[in-house]
Amino acid sequence: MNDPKQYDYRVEGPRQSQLWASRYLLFLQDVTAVFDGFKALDIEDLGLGHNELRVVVGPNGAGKTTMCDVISGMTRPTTGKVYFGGEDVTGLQEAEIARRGVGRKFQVPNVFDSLTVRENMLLALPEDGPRIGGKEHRRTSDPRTHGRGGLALHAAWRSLKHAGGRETSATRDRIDALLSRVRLLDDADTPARGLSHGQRQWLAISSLILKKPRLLLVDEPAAGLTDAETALTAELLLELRSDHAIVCIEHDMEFVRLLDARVTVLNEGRVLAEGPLAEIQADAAVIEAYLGR
Ligand SMILES: Nc1ncnc2c1ncn2[C@@H]1O[C@H](COP(=O)(O)OP(=O)(O)OP(=O)(O)O)[C@@H](O)[C@H]1O
Repeated sequence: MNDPKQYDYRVEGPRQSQLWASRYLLFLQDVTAVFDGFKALDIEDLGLGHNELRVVVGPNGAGKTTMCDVISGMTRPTTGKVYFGGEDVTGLQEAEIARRGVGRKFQVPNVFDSLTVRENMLLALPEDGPRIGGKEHRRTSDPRTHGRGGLALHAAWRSLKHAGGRETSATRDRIDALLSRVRLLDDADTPARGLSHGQRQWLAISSLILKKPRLLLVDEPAAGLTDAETALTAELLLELRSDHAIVCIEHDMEFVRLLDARVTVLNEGRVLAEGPLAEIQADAAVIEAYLGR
């Protein structure tokens, strides 16, 4: 169904064809990202179907994070086009791309430790004013803002006061339903610092979902989890697939197996192979890329 190679989008032309947009939520075309002359990403075509769960694997330095940076607008591609929802979003600001429906969970989950689970969720409610998830107010554990934790927390408290005003019974029900889905309802009043690593991942994912993104970019959700947490995380992503398209970067092959999704293998910035896991694991070039290092 979602095999990009099935369609000749180069002939159809992404902008011209409604058909194209109905097939793909996200499409990267001839995208490169070059840093100081080094080509970190070089993707000819990569299409993600609506409500598709896609796993992206690849050795260290393969370009997986750079690809997510390009999709989310954190990195502007050096060449090429990024289409989302049938529109050219190449070069748009990160906040604008988020507004259009791209949510991202970083490897270190964005969670405010000193706030409770429910308060973290309240902060994630969509709002009209400056966003707590925006560039100015990144959450304390965002790896890109170490050292700015105090500022972020102060902004969080300020936003929380406003967020309280947005907590209608409908939003409360929605938050409760999401927390229940990720088995966190009993911990709703627990400060996030008391959560396990897996629970932090689920809180970060749940707060992203509150904004109803059309696409979720999830970076290594199973890293450092117990087997039981890994299985629950896979279950959660499979459930979420009915409402969102998901790109999941992952190294843990057991987790990838549980997801039973189409897999894209990146190597040296390029798409080396794409297909079901079993096919990928039997692919000589993939084996070479992983073992030849
Ligand atoms: N801003 C940057 N400036 C210079 N080089 C960069 C930058 N971002 C990424 N790179 C380089 O691009 C290559 C791809 O990096 P990237 O982080 O995307 O790989 P990855 O597949 O996510 O790796 P890992 O699995 O280790 O996280 C690496 O060689 C990295 O050093």
